[in-house]
Amino acid sequence: MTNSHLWNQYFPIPKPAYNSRGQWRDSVYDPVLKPLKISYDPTTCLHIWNNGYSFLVEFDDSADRSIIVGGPLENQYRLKQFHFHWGAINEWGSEHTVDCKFYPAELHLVHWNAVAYPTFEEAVMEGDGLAVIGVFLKLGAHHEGLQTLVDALPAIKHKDTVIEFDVFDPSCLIPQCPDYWTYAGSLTTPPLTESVTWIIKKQPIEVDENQLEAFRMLLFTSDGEEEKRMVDNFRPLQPLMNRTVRSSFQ
Ligand SMILES: NS(=O)(=O)c1ccc(NC(=O)NCCCCO)cc1
Ligand SMILES: [Zn+2]
Repeated sequence: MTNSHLWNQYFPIPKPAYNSRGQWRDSVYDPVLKPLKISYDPTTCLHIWNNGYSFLVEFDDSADRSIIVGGPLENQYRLKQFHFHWGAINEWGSEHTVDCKFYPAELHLVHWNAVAYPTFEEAVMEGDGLAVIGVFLKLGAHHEGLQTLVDALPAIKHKDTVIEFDVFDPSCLIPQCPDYWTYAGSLTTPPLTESVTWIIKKQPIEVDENQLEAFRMLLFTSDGEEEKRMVDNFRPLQPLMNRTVRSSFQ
């Protein structure tokens, strides 16, 4: 299936294995990497909306109330929004792969460097402007915290629909295990700027089939247009090129 917005960031995190194309590379343990510190204020949550590519939960980022610090980051970064990428079926959907394995979906929590830049839009253009936490979703047990989001999806079925979302703590979507991989990369959709410090959590969260199906009931299309189900909203494979992936764990 080829859609212009099919985005997937090729990101092999192989164990000792490597492939004949020599494209894969091991991640390198970096003992200097610190634990990532996450402190979100649930009342900074504003609304949940369908932007025609994914569904996003946006936050009030006018002050340092929901921030991350530590890990590979020099500064603290403010939470602006989170969104997901998923497939039409459980065989694919994530934008990163581990040992060449796709997960059915991937969560991105998007933060920006408000210490160095006055606005998100400016941070998007800078190498140290953004920090995105990636969390893999794996098919398994029902996820209580995610259900709050799933219950809101029917109200934002169509593109450009939005509902108020007063209180939500996204840390319930981040696994306890502190292990992560990190590398310097880009946004996976236009403007595709190389402004992202990627922080990919090693441990996935578990969600059940009904919850993944609820994502797939959303539409790319506006009310009144011919319906197109919102699925496979991930980026096509990209080579790792000469980028080094560091791991916070051995
Ligand atoms: N999938 S991803 O890499 O996490 C990602 C996050 C934000 C965006 N874009 C965004 O938040 N706003 C676009 C506006 C940028 C120019 O002002 C695109 C991709
Ligand atoms: Zn994303």
